[in-house]
Amino acid sequence: MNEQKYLLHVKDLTKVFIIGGRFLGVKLVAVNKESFSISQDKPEIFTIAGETGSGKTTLARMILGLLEPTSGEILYKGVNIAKLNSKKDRKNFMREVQPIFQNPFEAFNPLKRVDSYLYETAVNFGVVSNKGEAKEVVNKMLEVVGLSLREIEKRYPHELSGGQLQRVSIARALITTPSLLVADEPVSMVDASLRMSIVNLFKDLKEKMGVSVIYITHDLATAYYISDRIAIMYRGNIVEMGPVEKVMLNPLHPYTKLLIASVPEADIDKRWTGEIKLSTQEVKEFTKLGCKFSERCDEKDSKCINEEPKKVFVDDRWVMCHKYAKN
Ligand SMILES: Nc1ncnc2c1ncn2[C@@H]1O[C@H](COP(=O)(O)OP(=O)(O)OP(=O)(O)O)[C@@H](O)[C@H]1O
Repeated sequence: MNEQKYLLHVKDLTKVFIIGGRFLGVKLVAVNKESFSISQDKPEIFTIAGETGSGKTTLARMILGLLEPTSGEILYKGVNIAKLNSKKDRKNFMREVQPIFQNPFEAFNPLKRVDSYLYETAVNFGVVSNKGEAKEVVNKMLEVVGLSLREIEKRYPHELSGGQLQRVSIARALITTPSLLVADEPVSMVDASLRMSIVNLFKDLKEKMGVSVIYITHDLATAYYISDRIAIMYRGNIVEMGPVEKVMLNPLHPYTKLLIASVPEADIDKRWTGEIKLSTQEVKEFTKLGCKFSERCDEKDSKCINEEPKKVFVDDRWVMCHKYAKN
């Protein structure tokens, strides 16, 4: 297989956490042998959506190299990121794959001026050689995200709104001219009225700068507006993955159907109801045999309870449901 055609290739990626003690603990498979890829030639917005505890953040942290997989591989431009041994290679990877986190107030030290972060990023990653030169690059990236240096110069994080600060963190990510942004719930802490303008920014970045984005979200409405493809996660598995229009307008997996049915149209502030925190129920679902969704599924039969479904390709997307498996 020609790996060079992929910007990112996630192969059979698994993360197991042992909860409740090393010897007597329960194995929780937070990400279960998942695979997907993003092409090098065609930038795209790839959304990973699902309820709390479906494994989205765990997947994102592995892609960013912040969490070691239990098994499987993540290839970036054909190179396994676990094998980036030299400081130079790791820095290069960090330069090209930039994170955007949920809470911008946690990403900035409250006692440090926000502009100084931007200058430091430009200098530390060798984009420019000194702060004087950095100003021009920083201002350019701030303009890309709809701000200017004048608006944020000498300001501390608490002097900016959540929306402004999230834009600053996107500008900071862009300074290194990344190829991929991994944005984990980037608008969930932002005022509802500003969310759409920030997610639209991702679309602009893709179209104007050729940046691909992995957009992790609870929010199917924003996902629908900006994504090219979507992967729906449930208890560690991608249960449905394909072009956003196909998956969202004609969902096949019973879980995708349930999610879509619970999002009122045009209400981008709506989160799904019935979220489950790590509870006995969650652990039970994560560790159960068969289809993890079977207990909640109206369409289940005995096979669903005992046998894990395989992924099958139907109507342009992958679905992990016995209903679609060919006999
Ligand atoms: N360090 C850890 N140790 C043990 N269990 C963990 C750890 N990190 C995550 N988990 C568990 O793995 C599962 C997946 O968590 P993860 O944070 O990836 O889900 P998520 O879909 O991103 O949810 P959220 O939207 O709440 O961030 C959850 O049951 C979580 O409790």
